[in-house]
Amino acid sequence: MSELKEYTLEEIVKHNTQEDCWLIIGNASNGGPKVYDVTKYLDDHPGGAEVLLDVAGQDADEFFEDIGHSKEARKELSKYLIGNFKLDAAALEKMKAAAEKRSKNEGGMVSTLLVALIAIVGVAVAYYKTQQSAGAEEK
Ligand code: HEM
Repeated sequence: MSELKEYTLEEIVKHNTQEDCWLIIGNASNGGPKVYDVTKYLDDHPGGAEVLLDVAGQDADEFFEDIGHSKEARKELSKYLIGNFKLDAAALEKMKAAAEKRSKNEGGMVSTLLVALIAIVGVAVAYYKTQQSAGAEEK
């Protein structure tokens, strides 16, 4: 198996036009960020060329995953692989910050739901108690 070339962000950002369009896609859960030359795919993309050009020369992993692309889309993607994304210190820092932000958002969501649940249970218990004492007074 031939070794994949490694590209730095500095190199990748230069390929950000319709005539020359690279994307970074992938993350730690699927073999790491990789570099794809999707220039020839722009006109064939079912989601349109525009969305790809918006993220040309950049990390498009979050967008790619958010759409929920099919298995076929992933197979198609593999045809355009040209190399690995070599993380320099700045890129690593950026990815780490994005991952932390994502996990914080998820954590925030869970704790908001938990607080809401506790509040609902609290109100229900209080209501139940008032009903009970009202019942006791009637007796
Ligand atoms: C080379 C990389 C990509 C490939 C091979 C690819 C492939 C595909 C394919 C095959 C579809 C049809 C639906 C499916 O089979 O999942 C699709 C739809 C779509 N893709 Fe991509 N895609 C790529 C990158 C991206 C990126 C980076 C974005 C966003 C920035 C994007 C946004 C969309 C959108 C918006 C749709 C339409 C979804 C819909 O109408 O339901 N794609 N793509």
